Amino acid sequence: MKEETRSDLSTPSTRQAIRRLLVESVIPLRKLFIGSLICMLAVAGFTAALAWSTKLIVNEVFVAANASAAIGVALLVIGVSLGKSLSQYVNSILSVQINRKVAIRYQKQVFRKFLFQNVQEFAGIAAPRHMAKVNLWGSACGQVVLALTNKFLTDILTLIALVGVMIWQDPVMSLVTAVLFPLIFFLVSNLTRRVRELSKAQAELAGNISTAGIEAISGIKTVKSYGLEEKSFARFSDAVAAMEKRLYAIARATSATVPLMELLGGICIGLFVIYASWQTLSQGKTPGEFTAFITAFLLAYQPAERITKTMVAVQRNLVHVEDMFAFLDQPDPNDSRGEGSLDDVAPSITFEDVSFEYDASSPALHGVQAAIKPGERVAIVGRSGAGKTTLVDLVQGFYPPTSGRILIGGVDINTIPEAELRRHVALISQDVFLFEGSLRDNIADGRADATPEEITDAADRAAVSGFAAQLEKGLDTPVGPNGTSLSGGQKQRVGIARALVKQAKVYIYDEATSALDGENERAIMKATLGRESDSTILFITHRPSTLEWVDRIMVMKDGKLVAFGAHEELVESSKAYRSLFNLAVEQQKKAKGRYGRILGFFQRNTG
Ligand SMILES: Nc1ncnc2c1ncn2[C@@H]1O[C@H](COP(=O)(O)OP(=O)(O)OP(=O)(O)O)[C@@H](O)[C@H]1O
Repeated sequence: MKEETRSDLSTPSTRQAIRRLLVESVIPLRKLFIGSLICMLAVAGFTAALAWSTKLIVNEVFVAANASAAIGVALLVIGVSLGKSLSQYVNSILSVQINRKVAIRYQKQVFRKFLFQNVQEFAGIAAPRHMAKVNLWGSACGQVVLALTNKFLTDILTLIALVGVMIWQDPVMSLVTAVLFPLIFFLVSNLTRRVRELSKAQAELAGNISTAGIEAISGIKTVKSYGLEEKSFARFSDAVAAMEKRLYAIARATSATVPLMELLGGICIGLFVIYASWQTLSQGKTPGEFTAFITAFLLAYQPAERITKTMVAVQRNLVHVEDMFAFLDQPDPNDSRGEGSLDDVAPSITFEDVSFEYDASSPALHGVQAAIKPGERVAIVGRSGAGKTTLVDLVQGFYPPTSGRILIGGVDINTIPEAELRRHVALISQDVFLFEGSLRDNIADGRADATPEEITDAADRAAVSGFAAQLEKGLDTPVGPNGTSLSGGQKQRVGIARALVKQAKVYIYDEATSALDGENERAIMKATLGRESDSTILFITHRPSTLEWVDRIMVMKDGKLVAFGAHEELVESSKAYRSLFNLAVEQQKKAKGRYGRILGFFQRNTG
């Protein structure tokens, strides 16, 4: 439905999209386009020459009964065919290049634009959906440019050349053709449209069959417990029967196309024969002229048919091209931010009445008011869904607050460019994402100009060097896609080293040590916190053990900051904190207890 209403070539927006696409693609690739235009002209010329050469075959060889002329004519035909084949070959190589270069150019543009979108744009959308757009939009651009500048043009030029041959041979028959040809064309294209519609519906019916089947099988327990076997089977049978009916309809329509074309073509040729025999017998025309005309007529059918097909494909792809341009033209989120800098400020963090909602139905933070001093270590605690992650996401500028302001060193973070903010704020998350490459490469991602010494130092402090030493290539060991060759704890350590290299003003540890055992956590905390004395550090944590490293604790509940103070103070004054702390200690004890029992079991059984 969407396609039909939006792919009309006559709408101004579509024409504008075509113009823009052609201008953006043709100018940078002009050499390829000129080469391909030369090939297209050659293909058209050689095809017309081939049609025309049949006149020589009939008149010079057969009518004149001149065997020696046959060699010359044969060489001419071979030469023309060779020229046509060569031009087609070169043109099709150039087409692949044009198609790919245009597609890649736009795939890169779309991917880049995605990367610079707000994090909000990605919320709730699976990554494959974005990648599907990158591929689909890019290849649609390649197809449209190729269709309009190559396929379409080749066929138009060939058609013009063949019509030229027809008019040259017999203007009257050409006039008759001018009437008959569109008629044949209309009938056949009607049939093909029907086949297309039927095929579209076929895809939907195939979907119905799978849905009926998948639903029944994946919900087999429900099917059985409610005795729905027969009902499920009936749904499946109906879907299969509808599909069968549609397949027969497609077969009828498809099978009719070729015979219909042949019948109509036959009628035309029959009419030409009568006319031509009268012309040759009484008007002095040669049989060669008649043959050249018929050959040009027959050769013209294919390019004419391809032109309609090309136009259908162009219309289908233009929908995607328009969507893509609309996306690319969206203002860059960074454009609206100011030019401020955090270079010369101390890393205090101030939350001024900060509220945030993901959408109207899901408010996540309400009026958070807090002032964190430069160099302070602050834990953010609260039950699941309390708003901890949202709060630190706002500090990183992933989302702007719905109301209120966040200031770092007195500068509203909304007034500084995203890149500037990210340069000064480092996140170490629970799910560390590593890129394919070595341990060293991943640590170096922290800061582009980090020296080898700084990388080694960060690796030492985050306890990466310890396990790297056991590996054959040390820090140069590849980590595999997303660090698959490392354990969860090792990945976290690499994540911490990467963040340390960054030398940020604000560090955010989002459950960053959750996969580490107590001993490793303690070692890393000691090493990292010792040196980053100037940095302000926020810890989101559920672990009571982390609390010993912090100065103050923010207690979040239902999106509100309900208490903020040192541990001893909060134990006294905050019920919410006491209950959270006691729960966390209980959980840790239980985990230790379980671990202790298992350890005891092994010790008893292994002696
Ligand atoms: N992308 C999102 N879209 C809509 N609502 C969201 C989104 N992310 C979080 N929320 C909602 O915002 C509220 C706060 O979530 P948040 O992730 O900040 O909590 P949290 O304290 O970090 O929880 P946890 O400890 O489980 O990670 C929750 O009600 C959550 O459902």
